Order: sequence, then C-alpha cells, then structure tokens
Amino acid sequence: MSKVLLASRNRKKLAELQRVVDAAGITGLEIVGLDAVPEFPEEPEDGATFEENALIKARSGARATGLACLADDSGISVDALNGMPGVLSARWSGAHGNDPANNALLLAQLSDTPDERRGAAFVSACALVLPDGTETVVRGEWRGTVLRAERGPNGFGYDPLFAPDDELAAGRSSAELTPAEKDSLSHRGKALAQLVPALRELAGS
Ligand SMILES: O=P(O)(O)OP(=O)(O)OP(=O)(O)OC[C@H]1O[C@@H](n2cnc3c(O)ncnc32)[C@H](O)[C@@H]1O
Ligand SMILES: [Mg+2]
Repeated sequence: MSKVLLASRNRKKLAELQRVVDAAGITGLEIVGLDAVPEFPEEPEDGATFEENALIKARSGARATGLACLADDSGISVDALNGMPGVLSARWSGAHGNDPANNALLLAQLSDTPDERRGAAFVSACALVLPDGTETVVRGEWRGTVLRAERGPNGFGYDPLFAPDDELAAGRSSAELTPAEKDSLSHRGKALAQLVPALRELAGS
C-alpha cells in the first residue's frame, strides 16, 4: 500500500480527495492527513498565487516526511473585488478558517453589487511532490455567482454563498449539491482529475 500525505488541516478537503481517488477506482493508495504523521514546522502560506501556496505546502510535507505529498490551495475570486479574497480566502475576516465570519464579510462587501456583477470563480491549485523530487502543479476553476444569503448544509467555506453557472446546479448553491455532484463540477474536482494518472501510478494500480 503506497502512502500519500495530504498536507492540509482541512478535513473537508481530505474527504473530497478521498472521494476522487475512490471514484477513479484507485486502490492501493493510503491517503493520510497531517494528524497521522509526526508534527513538523509548517511554513506560512505567503505565496502570491494559489500555485505557489500549493507548492509551499506540498514541498514542506514531502521534505518533512519523505512521503509523496499532495496539497491544495484554493479560494474564491470575486470579479467585483478584483479577484479578492483569492489567496486570502481562508482568513478574509482576519480569523483563519472562520467560515461564518468570512461569509458575512463577503456578503457585506457585495451588498451594493447588483446581480449582473456578482460573478466569481472558485479556484484550486493542487501540487504533488514525489519523493524523487518530481513536482506537478495543476489548476481547476469553477464559475458562478455570489448569492445574497447563505443556502444549503453541505460542503464548507463559501459553498453556501456560491451559485454555480452549470446547468446541473441550476437554482442551487454549491452547498445544496450532493458530494458527487460537487466533485463532478468543482474547481478541486477539475484540478484533482488532472492528477489521477499520477496518483494511479503511485498506487501501482
Ligand atoms: O491550507 P489548508 O490546511 O489545506 O486548509 P485551508 O482551509 O486553510 O485552505 P486554504 O488555505 O487553501 O484556503 C481555502 C479557503 O477557500 C475557501 N474554499 C476553498 N475551496 C472551497 C470549496 O470547495 N468550497 C467552499 N469554500 C472553499 C475556504 O474558505 C477555505 O478556507
Ligand atoms: Mg490554509
């Protein structure tokens, strides 16, 4: 059984990666989170782009553990905010990972923005760093609009505020999609799909 470390503190991301690997029929790959490896000093996510941050996380995880290491850096880029929160999405309200506060601030900032200018994209960059030093970085994007109130119980982060453009999601927020529907459309699903061949090879399956 090969092991791959997902260098993330976000359990929802870990679950999404596990679903993609399972859906691709990859067996023989054990995905472990940071909780399952000895603690190591984590580097600040201070890159200017999602790709840089994903590489920072994946390189430090690979270096510290000797395992193949995958990392995702993601966020929402709002057209009317010139692409922000972007790489600052997790700490937009000041407190890292405080989803209700981040969502409330984003809603307040867009309170005067009319429906036709509420376009946004979820973006995910995923980096895979192998023990032999090979580095792969991929990107996925998911277009939609920012709603005026939170809707739906699923997902995490900004999902209750994001209405995907896709026909499949018509009339629903991404927090109202099933997990499988989200994976088939999402920024992370699109990014990870590009890494499936490399993960399959790693698993030897
Ligand atoms: O860095 P790690 O430990 O992986 O976990 P994190 O939650 O801090 O992750 P990021 O630094 O990549 O920040 C991503 C933020 O963007 C938002 N986000 C990313 N993907 C999302 C998704 O699929 N649905 C909703 N919000 C998402 C959410 O607010 C996240 O906190
Ligand atoms: Mg983070």
